[in-house]
Amino acid sequence: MKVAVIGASGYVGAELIALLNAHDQISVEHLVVSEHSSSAGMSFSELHPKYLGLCDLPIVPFTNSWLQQAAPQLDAVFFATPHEFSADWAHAFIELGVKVFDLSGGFRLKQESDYPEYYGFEHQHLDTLASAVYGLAEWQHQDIAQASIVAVPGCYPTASLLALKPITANQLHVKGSLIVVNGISGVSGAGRKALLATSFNEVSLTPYNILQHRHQPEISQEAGAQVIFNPHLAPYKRGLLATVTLQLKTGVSSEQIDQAFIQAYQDAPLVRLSASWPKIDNVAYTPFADIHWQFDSDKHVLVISCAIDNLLKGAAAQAVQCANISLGLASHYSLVTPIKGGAI
Ligand SMILES: NC(=O)C1=CN([C@@H]2O[C@H](COP(=O)(O)OP(=O)(O)OC[C@H]3O[C@@H](n4cnc5c(N)ncnc54)[C@H](OP(=O)(O)O)[C@@H]3O)[C@@H](O)[C@H]2O)C=CC1
Ligand SMILES: CC(=O)N[C@@H](CCC(=O)OP(=O)(O)O)C(=O)O
Repeated sequence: MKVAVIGASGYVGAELIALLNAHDQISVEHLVVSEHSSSAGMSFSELHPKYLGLCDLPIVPFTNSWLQQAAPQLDAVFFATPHEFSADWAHAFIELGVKVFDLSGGFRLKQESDYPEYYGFEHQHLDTLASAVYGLAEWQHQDIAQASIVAVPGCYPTASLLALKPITANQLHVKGSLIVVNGISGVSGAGRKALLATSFNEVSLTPYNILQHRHQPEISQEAGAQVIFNPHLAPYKRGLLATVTLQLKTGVSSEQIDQAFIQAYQDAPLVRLSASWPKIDNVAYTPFADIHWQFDSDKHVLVISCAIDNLLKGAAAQAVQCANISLGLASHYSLVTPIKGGAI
């Protein structure tokens, strides 16, 4: 599969390029940034010296003439760009027969009116939006395999939905009851550009965008149940934890809950059902999602927690899972490598 990555200078783009570069069935042909980017003209390893000798490809600006020249030779393109950019340009690749994996939110929401409300722009390509398939790899395998455009889920929705879906898909919860998702993300979730609110000295654990975050409609849409989503920003670099609280139907047993999780993830090596509450340190810099839950059978209350690396399972590794699925490979192909660093 010959691919290009647009958004190569960003945090997600860099993780994605590193994963694609190590994949023996995928060849990275072009690294692309915005037309007037300060990174255009540099090599990838100049921008991220960690990759010196591993990936020294040049970074080129996105222009219409690049699109006309380069895109027809590609099998797929990955967008790790702002939402509105992929929303505007994905169709141009699809028309040339190039598969699109969009890591932004440009194609995740089915209801077009959610775009002005939650993303601040009117979606201009409603046919493409309608054809986009949501790419939560463990749940949408069949659809991803056939899609010409995959909307790779957001980081909070990935952790929240991996926790929620075994319950909502099996209808073990009380319909219409309150479902609360508390999410905590490290600062890399906000991207690479300098902003006062995400600079090191300014960040202190705090809720933000309460009752208005764009991941609320995304989680609700894919869970098939309305949720309240409370995002929090925390002063560390990588990793995200989502803790979900919900009310189960009278009569649902602990065994039924265990079975729902085992059934959902027994053939999903990147999702680990752990014996204790998940920790960011166990998943940061890995493609894994760790899940644990506790049930109060008297109050019928279930609490589920899921930890991921926001840049990997929450973005780049999940995009590679989607590409693997469309190549007919196991979704974790090339992603599970020995964990570096020992026990701490
Ligand atoms: N960070 C995270 O944890 C996650 C992020 N995402 C999503 O992935 C996408 C990338 O996020 P992230 O890497 O964090 O963001 P960054 O801000 O770190 O990177 C954004 C990238 O997009 C490029 N870009 C900006 N404007 C344009 C444009 N007009 N045309 C083409 N390229 C452009 C930037 O390059 P340059 O400015 O040099 O042109 C840069 O390479 C976003 O949509 C984000 O919402 C999804 C899941 C998790
Ligand atoms: C800490 C932080 O700022 N996180 C980002 C979410 C990053 C993410 O998942 O992204 P997309 O839905 O944008 O793809 C936010 O809350 O906007």
